[in-house]
Amino acid sequence: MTDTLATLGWTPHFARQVDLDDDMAPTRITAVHRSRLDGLQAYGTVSLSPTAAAGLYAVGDWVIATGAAASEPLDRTTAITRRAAGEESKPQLIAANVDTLGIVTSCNADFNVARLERYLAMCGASGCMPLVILTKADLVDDVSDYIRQAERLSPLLTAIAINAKDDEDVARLSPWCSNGQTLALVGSSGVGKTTIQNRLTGQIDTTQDIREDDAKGRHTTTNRNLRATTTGGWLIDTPGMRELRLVDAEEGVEDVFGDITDLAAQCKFNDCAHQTEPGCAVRAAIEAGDLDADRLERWRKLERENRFNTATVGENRAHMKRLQKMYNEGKERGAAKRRR
Ligand SMILES: Nc1nc2c(ncn2[C@@H]2O[C@H](COP(=O)(O)OP(=O)(O)OP(=O)(O)O)[C@@H](O)[C@H]2O)c(=O)[nH]1
Ligand SMILES: [Zn+2]
Repeated sequence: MTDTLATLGWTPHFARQVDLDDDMAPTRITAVHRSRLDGLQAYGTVSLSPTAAAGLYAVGDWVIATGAAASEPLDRTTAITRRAAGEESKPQLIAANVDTLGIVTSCNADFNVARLERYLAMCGASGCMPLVILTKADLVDDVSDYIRQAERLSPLLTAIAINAKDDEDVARLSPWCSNGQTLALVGSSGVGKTTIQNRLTGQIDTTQDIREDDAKGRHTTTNRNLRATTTGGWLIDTPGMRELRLVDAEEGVEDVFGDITDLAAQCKFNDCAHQTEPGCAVRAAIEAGDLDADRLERWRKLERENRFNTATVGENRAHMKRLQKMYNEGKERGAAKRRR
């Protein structure tokens, strides 16, 4: 069983958190519904009832099932969040325990360093390892310049250029989604996420011969949220993953712009805005040609956006806590009533 759990992504990080009895089954969450959780256990799929508010679970989470009841999520290794769409922004958990975030961009029109930096900052905040996937390599003469531009952004970063329509090329992504490893893809519409995912999971393109697929009943067994790859790993693909915005990425911004934050620490004034202040180490670096003025501008923009988002997210964390408390109290009242 332990082997099977490992292929689901169970690691010592999770094992340490529980003393497993015979009637307790570690379960990886594959879908979160209003009052039900779908999951995968060592021996198959299950449907569980949550013991915490549904909003506190995410696809990719690990819970412990006792009978049909799911525990609260175990401590995550990583968590991807976003601001929900609309006026009132609540932090929304998109996915948990994603090992690698594949940032997908194409080698042509979509390639944009500022956008990559945003995704990298988000990746840093989530705790995932970044992998930049440059698609449509077949449409440009030389990919090396794109790879260089991407890899320059962070020492943690690997960039791979592929033709997403080529099986051998896509197979180069398998180290990030085998041995129980979980990969999730982000990127603009049309960059090739679906094309890559279909190849990694061995599914034919949805644009091809859907009828044949239906006849085999494959659609009914396909789980869109957490899908097995052909190489023994996992892909998380939820509608939320496709609409990610920067949330709470302060830590991430520091990772990506470490050079600027290091410089800023050397400014004469603590609250230096790097505009006209004397003794500004950031401006000195620009004048000396050590720092790109555009990069400073991108940092400012990201910082501003991030500060705005973080404030609203902070308020909403408190809201989540109150929600959980209300939920627990309601549950206790219900249980007390039933006892009477
Ligand atoms: N030539 C070439 N075409 C590609 C490549 N990757 C994707 N495409 C094509 O680009 C189009 C968009 O690809 P998708 O995989 O649907 O893109 P997506 O990122 O999933 O887009 P959304 O579903 O809108 O988020 C399709 O027609 C693909 O066949 C590539 O590496 N090379
Ligand atoms: Zn300064």
